Amino acid sequence: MERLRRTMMFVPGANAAMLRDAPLYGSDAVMFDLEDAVSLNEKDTARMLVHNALKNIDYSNVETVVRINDLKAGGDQDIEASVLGGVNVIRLPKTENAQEIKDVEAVIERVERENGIEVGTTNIMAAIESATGILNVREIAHASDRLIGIALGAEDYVTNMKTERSATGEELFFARSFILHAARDAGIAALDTVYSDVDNEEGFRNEVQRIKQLGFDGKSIINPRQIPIVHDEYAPTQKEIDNAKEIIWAIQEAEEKGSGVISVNGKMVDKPIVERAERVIALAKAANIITEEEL
Ligand SMILES: CC(=O)SCCNC(=O)CCNC(=O)[C@H](O)C(C)(C)COP(=O)(O)OP(=O)(O)OC[C@H]1O[C@@H](n2cnc3c(N)ncnc32)[C@H](O)[C@@H]1OP(=O)(O)O
Ligand SMILES: O=C([O-])CC(=O)C(=O)O
Ligand SMILES: [Mg+2]
Repeated sequence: MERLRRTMMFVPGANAAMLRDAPLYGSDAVMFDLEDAVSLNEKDTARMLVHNALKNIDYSNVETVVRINDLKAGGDQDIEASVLGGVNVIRLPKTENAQEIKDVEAVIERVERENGIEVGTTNIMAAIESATGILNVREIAHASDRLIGIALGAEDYVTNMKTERSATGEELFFARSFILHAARDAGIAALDTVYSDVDNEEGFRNEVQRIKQLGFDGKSIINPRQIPIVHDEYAPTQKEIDNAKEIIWAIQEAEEKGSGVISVNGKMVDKPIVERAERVIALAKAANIITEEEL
């Protein structure tokens, strides 16, 4: 089954209590930050805390991600500490070209080899946070077999673009669309950026609705209160589930009669519509709204 990546929660790497409690809130992934949420004089402590957390805390099936620093600024040590801790995914922030992903892959591979870890175990994510990164995102998306997703980092991106974030998000439309196309072309996940105004629930829900409609798999988040809002918006409704089931049953019946197209409740149903119905069912199963056996 496809792994759900609706919520990837940033946790500042120097905050031991947050590292400890992070998996309890129910996000699909926890993302320990060694980059911008950690001050320069805390970098070494944070790296050690994250390594210890990965090694000693049971994250069960919550995906673990570490956002590393640039390779020239301690990123190789971040990779070593994370891979030895057993992290699932290394996230490279501010990715600008495919070579940077290949360089990260080379360090991961060395650490895996030197420590008897099966080569290929650790995945990579690229965060795109600049105009250069956006213009190179097609090559970035194909840079490594380990790459499981691309994320937008909008705070840095709007700074680079000399603008600010708005409620409607038109300043992000091109970047979001381009990332989505590159991710879908490469067959990997697309993750939207953080929403920094944690107390603005309505604004956050609005943004989640927009990015879901565009096609994103989910969102980077910064606070546990944001988790239920994303999961709620991504959960198929009972009506959508019933409709999807009807479509799948109807097309099975049509195919038995030798036809690939049929009408359900007055609407044409053929292959792409069936694929969408199957995705609704997969999301409903993954979110435990229906059981594995139900369809
Ligand atoms: C542009 C970028 O680079 S974004 C990525 C980097 N930024 C980050 O990592 C920031 C992560 N988020 C945070 O640090 C915090 O959520 C803040 C500072 C935004 C808000 O903090 P607070 O006002 O304390 O949040 P809030 O009152 O909702 O916290 C409730 C509980 O959740 C915990 N919590 C809050 N955020 C997180 C988090 N990201 N991870 C784990 N636990 C968290 C708090 O420790 C608190 O726990 P407690 O009840 O046991 O004391
Ligand atoms: O990746 C993110 O969503 C957070 C971030 O660094 C940014 O917005 O600059
Ligand atoms: Mg950033």
